[in-house]
Amino acid sequence: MHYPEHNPLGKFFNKMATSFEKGLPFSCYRKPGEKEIRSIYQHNDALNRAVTFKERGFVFAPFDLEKGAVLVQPDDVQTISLDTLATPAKEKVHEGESGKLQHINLVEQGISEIRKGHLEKVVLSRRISVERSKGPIDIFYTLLSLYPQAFCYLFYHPKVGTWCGATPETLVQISNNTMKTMSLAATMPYQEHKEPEWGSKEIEEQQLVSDYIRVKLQPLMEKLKVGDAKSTRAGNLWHLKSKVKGTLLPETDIGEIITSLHPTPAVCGIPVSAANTFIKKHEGYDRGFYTGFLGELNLEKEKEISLFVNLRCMELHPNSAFIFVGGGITAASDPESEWTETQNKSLTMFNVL
Ligand SMILES: C=C(O[C@@H]1C=C(C(=O)O)C=C[C@H]1O)C(=O)O
Repeated sequence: MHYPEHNPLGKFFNKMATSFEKGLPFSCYRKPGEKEIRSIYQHNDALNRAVTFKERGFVFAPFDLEKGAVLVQPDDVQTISLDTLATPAKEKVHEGESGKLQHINLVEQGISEIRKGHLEKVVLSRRISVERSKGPIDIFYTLLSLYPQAFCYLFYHPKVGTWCGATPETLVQISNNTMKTMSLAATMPYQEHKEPEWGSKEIEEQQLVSDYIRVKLQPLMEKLKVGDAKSTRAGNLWHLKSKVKGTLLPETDIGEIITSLHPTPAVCGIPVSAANTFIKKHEGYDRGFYTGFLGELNLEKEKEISLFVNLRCMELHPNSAFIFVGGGITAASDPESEWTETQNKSLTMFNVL
């Protein structure tokens, strides 16, 4: 599908449509709260990898980093700035109840493992299969218009697939030796004119993530500050978030920061390796790039990165899509509420289909 050429956005989008037709990799994205949309085009279909994170381009990394992070080489970088985007009319797509029993069983298994003392927290997820008729670029446009505060992206590589999403979570941003990240956890549905009231379960769950990030980053930073937890809105949801800021030690390697943060307990669990083993054994599907990370790597300058956790995302197939959703399980979790939480999270993507 092509867009009207007289309009700069139409031209900008048509270049992506051409890359799809030619089978050439690209990534197009907008950072949280920004007006600028950027596309990175690779002029061949090679499957390049980011290994040391000293590479330059757009990185697209799976949950399981051992499977290899993909790098879109920046042969051509284009940007466009947009003030407002019209919100396209949407058909109401409903999330079904299929998979409920399976997810509840999975959560029960997680809780039982936690009660046995093997784990403190584990993030358990599921994959929802949906039909779709809207094209990837139209879906991306809707993401941009509905979620101005998220990192919105569309990624395509002929040897990897097509993914899109609108994530509220930063993995790590580094610029001029200053590092910023966040501790994000706990979820409640958004209600207009109503501030969320968090219970001790949610507060403790988010605190676990903050403590983990502090321990991981302390040895790599000159100064590190973890802010207080505050409510933050992500589409139809509230989360609890603490801002984390630090100054890099002169010898700190960026690759070490990335690998010490990924996967955080916000997407895996505590302890990480036991949670990871539990996920691989019980989740029953391969997460692929869901809960991996993505973003700019040394694009404008060396040692400058802007990476996000791949949440609220979809893998697009010719007439269908997989939506991925999960949530953190602790000893205090209730399986039925955890199911509802994943249903609520799935709306971020259902709303753009
Ligand atoms: C795992 C997801 O989200 C993560 C889990 C959260 C939770 O457990 O409440 C909240 C935000 C994210 O850190 C997801 O959206 O799929």
